Amino acid sequence: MSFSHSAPSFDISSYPQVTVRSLDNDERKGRGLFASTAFEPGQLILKERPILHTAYPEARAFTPTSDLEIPYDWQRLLYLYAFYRTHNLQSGVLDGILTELSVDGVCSDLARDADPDREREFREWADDWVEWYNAQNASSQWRPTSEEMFRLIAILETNSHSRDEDDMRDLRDPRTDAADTTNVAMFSNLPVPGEEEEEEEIKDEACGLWVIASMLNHSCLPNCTVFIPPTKRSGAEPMLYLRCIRPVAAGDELLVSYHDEEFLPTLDRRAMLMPRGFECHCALCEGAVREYMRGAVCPGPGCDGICCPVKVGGQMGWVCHLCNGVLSDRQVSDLEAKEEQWMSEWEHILAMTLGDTPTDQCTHLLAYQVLNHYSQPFPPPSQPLPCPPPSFLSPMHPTHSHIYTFLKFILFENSVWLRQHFGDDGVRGVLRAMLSAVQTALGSLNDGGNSVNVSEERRVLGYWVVKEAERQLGRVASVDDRMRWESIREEGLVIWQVGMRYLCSTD
Ligand SMILES: C[S@@+](CC[C@H](N)C(=O)[O-])C[C@H]1O[C@@H](n2cnc3c(N)ncnc32)[C@H](O)[C@@H]1O
Repeated sequence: MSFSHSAPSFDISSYPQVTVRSLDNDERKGRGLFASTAFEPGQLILKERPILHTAYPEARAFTPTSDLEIPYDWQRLLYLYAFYRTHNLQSGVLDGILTELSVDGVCSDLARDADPDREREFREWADDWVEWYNAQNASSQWRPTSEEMFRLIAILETNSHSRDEDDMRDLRDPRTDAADTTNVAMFSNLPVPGEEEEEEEIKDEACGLWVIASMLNHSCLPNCTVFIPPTKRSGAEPMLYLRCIRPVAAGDELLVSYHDEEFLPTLDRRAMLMPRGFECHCALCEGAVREYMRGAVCPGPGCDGICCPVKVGGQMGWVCHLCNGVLSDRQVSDLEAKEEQWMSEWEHILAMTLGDTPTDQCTHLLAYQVLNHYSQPFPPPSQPLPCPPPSFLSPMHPTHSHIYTFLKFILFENSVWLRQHFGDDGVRGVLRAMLSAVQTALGSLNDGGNSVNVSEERRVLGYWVVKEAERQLGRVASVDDRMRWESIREEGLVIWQVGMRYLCSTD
């Protein structure tokens, strides 16, 4: 029995540019992947073939079943694994994977604490798969066991990479992708998920396991990134590209980000990583680098700086990036109370912008105040508003993740609402506010411009800015309007192109 591609194999010696070793100074991390030579941002570190991938024809030939709760892409990977075992392919590599790869994302104490039911659920999935598979393949010589399938599922949870079409939209050129109607979908009310979507899900999923890449540990300020170019249409083998995004010296550990939420505060990022079985101690989490998305306007006279939490002399404080002024304890506790107030208002804003009939005019006022405070220009409200403006906005800088999340939510999830209430000026105002918030936040990290260039958020935002500007340019007629949108398009394009260069420059 032959395999449709040349058989995947795993041999670290064919990747001389990296080594795998245990992290003696940080046992919690287990093993890591290290650079054997120096790399510059944009450089390709390695290119790896998957050992299991849903794009392999043997996996594609299998039709996932809704009788099982297991996600469709994992069903395909379990099936591919069964195909290898049945035809006695890759036994050494598969045995190695099962005994060597980490299952900490399910079986470690931290993962159990974060989600006490998940391990039990995965064990049930494994039992169900074994029962279902054996019933379908009664004559097969090879039979899965529940323990083996549970281990494989835990390995997939801890180590696999996946990418679907949604994630890849912003990798297309936003100006030339004429057939792409996603912009229209994004800027109108999205359909309610239904059966059609499920069909799409079966076609679109792209998930796999790459053995060398499974040695990569996480950092919230990563020095490399994984890129898996789309393969669905071309039928090519799904390669994983590991690319440098911040300077790497020989001997440095190579680190990727496991979450694509770099614009979240440290505590929220921590909470996201717990189910993955660890607590992050990177420079950003430890306060060695400014927590740039918790920004406060610097109260220093005439100073335009942003105060963010950072460790100074072993102590955490909110320090201005321009004048080095430090917020007093009183100012910090006031600010933290205002952050909490924001969170309690968030439900109101959601209720209003999710299309419910607004019953409380104060929620309108709040959304208006936020938009007016952080974006420009907005028309005044059509009727006098019945309650005083909220007092908690002023000390928060537009780079603050609460504000940023709000602007993003309004722009990308509720742009129809934005257009209805504030017209095109409103959309332009929010785009500009977001671009400048992202730019200012990353720029304040002061790391030689690397963060400004490599940020995933910035690249994605650049893509959507260009898409929106292109759409508007096809619609507006007045010379002034065209000039405004053209300048926004140019701004977005530069950002998108720089991000793309770092993510997927040609090797
Ligand atoms: C894809 S594996 C990475 C390789 C892993 N260290 C090993 O020895 O196999 C993911 C697991 O590595 C560990 N890990 C990754 N990043 C970490 C970090 N920043 N701190 C502590 N543990 C980490 C966690 O146990 C996580 O579930």
